[in-house]
Amino acid sequence: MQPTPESPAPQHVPGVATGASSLPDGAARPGAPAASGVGGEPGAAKAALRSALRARRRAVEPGQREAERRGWAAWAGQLAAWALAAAPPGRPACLAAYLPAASEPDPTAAMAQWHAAGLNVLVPLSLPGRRLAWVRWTPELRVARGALAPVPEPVGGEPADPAGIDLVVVPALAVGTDGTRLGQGGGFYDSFLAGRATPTVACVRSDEVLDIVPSEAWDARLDAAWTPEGLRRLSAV
Ligand SMILES: Nc1nc2c(c(=O)[nH]1)N(C=O)[C@@H](CNc1ccc(C(=O)N[C@@H](CCC(=O)O)C(=O)O)cc1)CN2
Ligand SMILES: Nc1ncnc2c1ncn2[C@@H]1O[C@H](COP(=O)(O)OP(=O)(O)OP(=O)(O)O)[C@@H](O)[C@H]1O
Repeated sequence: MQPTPESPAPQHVPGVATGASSLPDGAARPGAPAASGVGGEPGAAKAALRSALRARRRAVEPGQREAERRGWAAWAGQLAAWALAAAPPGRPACLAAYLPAASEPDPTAAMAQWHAAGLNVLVPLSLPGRRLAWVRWTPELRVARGALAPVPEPVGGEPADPAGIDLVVVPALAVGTDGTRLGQGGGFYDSFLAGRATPTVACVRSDEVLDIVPSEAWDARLDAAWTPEGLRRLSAV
């Protein structure tokens, strides 16, 4: 699995920034007080950023979408190696990923490579109370739009214990260079990742790694960004 990713040129879209200067009104800016607590400024900034990022994702042309898909897949081997390094000896490595909605970054070609290489691949099922259950993914797994979340979710399939996950590929709308994640707003992954030491990787488009992402006290910090251009370590310092 030689990495030969396509490198789509970052495109500028009004309202969404690759830096802090053109974030939507209300978004966190350098020097702003650290976001904390419920509602208020970070909540409004997140909502504005989410809608701008969703609009930009919907506008990606099919040709670019396909090039990006190939780009993510080119790094499957590196993620597998990271999961293997994190896994205890004596059992196959296990990666958690997800089933993408129409405009979300698509990790499924990488998931197929991991599965074909004998690694375990899990996908989430949304439960009430912001909880996630996990199911073993195979290319044959039945999927349907979830009852609690507007994304593809497993129908049936083999339940899996998340304690065995060695690396989590996390869906995100954007991630900050400090690891702050902006998700879809359900709060599912914050609950799931709280207290876990497992390595975490946001699967995002190249222009979704932002200098500043508004955050609240419970927001999970991620270790890396997986873009069509490669894997990038994120750091709080
Ligand atoms: N593919 C995927 N699966 C996931 C998540 C996710 O973000 N993506 N989740 C993360 O927690 C959980 C489900 N929670 C979700 C909550 C809200 C929305 C949501 O509002 N989606 C957008 C449309 C997404 C798109 O097509 O780009 C929407 O309805 O506007 C999605 C998932 C578990 N499974
Ligand atoms: N630990 C928590 N304590 C209190 N409220 C929480 C906590 N985690 C999430 N929430 C609630 O969930 C809502 C969504 O959280 P947030 O905006 O961080 O979601 P997200 O990380 O973008 O979503 P997802 O993980 O589903 O993609 C918050 O507005 C808040 O009400």
